[in-house]
Amino acid sequence: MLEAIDLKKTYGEYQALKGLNFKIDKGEIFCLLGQNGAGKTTTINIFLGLLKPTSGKALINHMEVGTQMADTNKLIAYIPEVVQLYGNLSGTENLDLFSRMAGYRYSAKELMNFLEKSGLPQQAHARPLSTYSKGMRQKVGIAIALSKHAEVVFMDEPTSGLDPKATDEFTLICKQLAHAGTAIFMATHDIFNAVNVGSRIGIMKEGEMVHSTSTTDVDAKSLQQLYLKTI
Ligand SMILES: Nc1ncnc2c1ncn2[C@@H]1O[C@H](COP(=O)(O)OP(=O)(O)OP(=O)(O)O)[C@@H](O)[C@H]1O
Repeated sequence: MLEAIDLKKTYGEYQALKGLNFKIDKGEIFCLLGQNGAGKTTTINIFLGLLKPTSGKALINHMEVGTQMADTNKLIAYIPEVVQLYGNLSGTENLDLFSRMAGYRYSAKELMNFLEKSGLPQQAHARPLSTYSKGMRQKVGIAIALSKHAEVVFMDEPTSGLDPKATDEFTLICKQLAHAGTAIFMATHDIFNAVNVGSRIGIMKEGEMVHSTSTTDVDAKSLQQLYLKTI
């Protein structure tokens, strides 16, 4: 579904990615840990087609990002740390706009269903996005991913700043998405949540994947120890 093959990225003299290799299957939630500057966002930006790798390949469904971007972009959705949509438009209007941009046209009832599935309270659907909390914005991001039928969802620190209840709700939605077959790539600093939500954990250091483990083989305390020893 998602594959990095010897991915390298250099910014000027600085080598941010030094030959990254990983594979993420359908239905997996891969949580990527790593210090500030390890190269997590660079990796995501390459898969989103926002950055060109210096060498190597980023593949989505065996298609190379960059050369087949029109096709790969149809398969992906992105949820950043703060979902930035149109503040003057409501949740429903944002969802309508972004799903149309992805080539879908939905009825008001269908839009409402996506927002409900994402867990956004119904009384918020018609309110301007500028009045939404961070957790509510994340839910609109999820609704957009659902409406696009995204097969891969990239998330960059999606739970940072969310309260425990909102984190829990977000985790549940991620698990539901994965259960339906979506592959999730989540860059995070939250070791506890990574173990809770992830099916696999990667630890990145200075542009390389130095550990990859299944969450069935590790608990939060031992992952924290491994992380601190690694970085
Ligand atoms: N446009 C750029 N020009 C030069 N260096 C850059 C650029 N973008 C990123 N870098 C450098 O590349 C390295 C990797 O950055 P990246 O943002 O991918 O790290 P990260 O793991 O996402 O960090 P964080 O956890 O802080 O978000 C860092 O040293 C960063 O300073």
